[in-house]
Amino acid sequence: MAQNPVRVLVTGAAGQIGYALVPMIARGVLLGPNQPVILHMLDIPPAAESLNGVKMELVDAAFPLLKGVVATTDVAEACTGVNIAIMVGGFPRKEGMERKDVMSKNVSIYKAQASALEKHAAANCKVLVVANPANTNALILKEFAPSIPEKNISCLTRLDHNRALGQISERLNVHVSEIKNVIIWGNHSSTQYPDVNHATVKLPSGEEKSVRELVADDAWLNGEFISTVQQRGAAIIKARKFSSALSAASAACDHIRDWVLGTPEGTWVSMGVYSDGSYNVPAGLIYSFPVTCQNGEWSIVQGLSLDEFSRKKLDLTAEELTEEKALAYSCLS
Ligand SMILES: NC(=O)C1=CN([C@@H]2O[C@H](COP(=O)(O)OP(=O)(O)OC[C@H]3O[C@@H](n4cnc5c(N)ncnc54)[C@H](O)[C@@H]3O)[C@@H](O)[C@H]2O)C=CC1
Ligand SMILES: O=C([O-])CC(=O)C(=O)O
Repeated sequence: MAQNPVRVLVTGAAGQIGYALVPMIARGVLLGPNQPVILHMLDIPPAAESLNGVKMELVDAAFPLLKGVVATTDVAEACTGVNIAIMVGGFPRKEGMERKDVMSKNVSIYKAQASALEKHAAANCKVLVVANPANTNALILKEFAPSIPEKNISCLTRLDHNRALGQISERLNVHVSEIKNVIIWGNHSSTQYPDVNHATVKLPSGEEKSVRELVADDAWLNGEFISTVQQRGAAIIKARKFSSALSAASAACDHIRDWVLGTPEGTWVSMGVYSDGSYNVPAGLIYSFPVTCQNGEWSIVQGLSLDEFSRKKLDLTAEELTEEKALAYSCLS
């Protein structure tokens, strides 16, 4: 039986990530090869012509799963009836800027778009915030869309998670698909904590071994590995002069696909979600945790041990998020 199309909003669709993301969605990378989609693309008036160009290309690509395209600069029209909202629109970090520098520009955007989603999106719409500062933009969106359940609002740290897999894969010369259960804790910023203490590799024999044991170099795992993942976004901006559009788009698809369709048995992923106080992370922050997903709902993986080194890292990134939250509120007043 033909499935009803799912309406997917992409804000900032004329930008770098948008341009990489919309063809992935239209090809079925987001929701699988049998799920038709209608794309809603929003950008601001100065980008209207470019947005229309993206729409023309989507038409020209003749994607079998793409059942319609709404390309608009009207936020209410963009949000109407959407089942999934991927919030990429905003002011991006440029070379030499810290994510905090882009805060004031983005909180006002997220406040306004929260209200539009609340009024016009489909019930139970799932929201993924990609635009930086991603955790705090998601928090602002949550606070200004009180009727959207907090379980439905998340931010992207899957790119950092995938970057951690990539670094371990290169170091051990094993394919990324054989590595699982790395964790990104905290903020999508340079204080995030990429943690491999529970990560494993499946060896050709079928045996699973711990990443720490196989790497056998704690100095690297506690030093260069962490800073490489933390700084990878800045390194790509330096190299490309633009942000990591391809890998961010791919990670956004991974995030939504696993959220909607479920994580594989025995595997967790990292998502920025509303803290309930798990692992003594202050409640009321959007913080990246290890999660499993089933039936369209995420749950924080409980009971993982944390050594003293990890505890400090979790607290440090929570402190930054607490400061960002205060800064965001000061920008609003
Ligand atoms: N969470 C993550 O892992 C990552 C997040 N990012 C962030 O994603 C965001 C987008 O990055 P890029 O696509 O490279 O930037 P970009 O500048 O190429 O695109 C941003 C787009 O948003 C549009 N825009 C601005 N204000 C808007 C508004 N109020 N409503 C709708 N659209 C609006 C702009 O016109 C532009 O087309 C940035 O904030 C960037 O820092 C980038 C990489 C990874
Ligand atoms: O670093 C940036 O501003 C872009 C970004 O979020 C990333 O690539 O992780």
